Amino acid sequence: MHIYIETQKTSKELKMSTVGNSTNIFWQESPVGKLERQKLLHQKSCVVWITGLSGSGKSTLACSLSRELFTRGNLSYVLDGDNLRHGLNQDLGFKAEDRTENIRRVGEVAKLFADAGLICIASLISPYRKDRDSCRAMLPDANFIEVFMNMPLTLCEERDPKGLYKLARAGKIKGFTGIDDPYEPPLNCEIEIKQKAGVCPTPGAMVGEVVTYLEEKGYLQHQ
Ligand SMILES: Nc1ncnc2c1ncn2[C@@H]1O[C@H](COP(=O)(O)OS(=O)(=O)O)[C@@H](OP(=O)(O)O)[C@H]1O
Ligand SMILES: Nc1ncnc2c1ncn2[C@@H]1O[C@H](COP(=O)(O)OP(=O)(O)O)[C@@H](O)[C@H]1O
Repeated sequence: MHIYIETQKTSKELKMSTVGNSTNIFWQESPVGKLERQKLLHQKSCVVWITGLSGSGKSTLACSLSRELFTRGNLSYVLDGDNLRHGLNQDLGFKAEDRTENIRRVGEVAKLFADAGLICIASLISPYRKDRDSCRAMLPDANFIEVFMNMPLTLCEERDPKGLYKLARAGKIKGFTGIDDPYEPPLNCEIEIKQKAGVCPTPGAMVGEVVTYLEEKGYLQHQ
């Protein structure tokens, strides 16, 4: 049996940093590395970032994808914008700076999940391009896979499963994405899910597009 004993570093070896308002902080290395965790899980970790209007099918794709990966023996975890606003992000609203902070926090959490060796599926409107790009920049080695749910506003509004578009149109919700708040579509996303001949792909077909991409890029291969 091997027992890991961390060697104490001298104060000269430790690097002190200041990050934002955090002064005099030090980075603590973990004894188990990301590569080892990926090996244990037999997969290559990444962040699958699903962006799109409310009602475009983000949660449907995220949940079906997570189930399909589980069936295949791959471990994923879904970070859903709505759900995270019940806890971690409950102090944030929907004004521009709050949405930016929401995305920044979820980007950081997604990075931790990827570091843990998981396929992290983030499902948020994430309406601002620069915020999504900042999350991409947090991930090393191009392990950020942006999936754009390119569904027309008319379809999302027709679906309106939560009745939010109706409330927004009636002026009862202010700053609703797509109605009186902006959505900036990606310019260079890895995967675009869109209608073909005016028909939305089935949930199974949407999952198929993402799984094919993950397979081709070697994320699902047993390492
Ligand atoms: N003003 C406004 N605009 C858009 N969406 C609103 C708003 N108010 C509440 N909701 C509900 O919040 C869900 C979106 O949360 P997100 O964290 O994904 O939003 S964002 O990325 O910070 O823009 C969104 O969930 P989805 O429908 O799953 O997208 C809505 O249920
Ligand atoms: N591919 C699809 N085909 C048909 N209906 C869909 C599809 N994807 C999502 N839906 C339906 O559209 C509605 C909105 O989907 P949802 O996943 O909740 O969107 P979002 O998370 O982007 O708000 C739901 O009622 C869902 O069942």
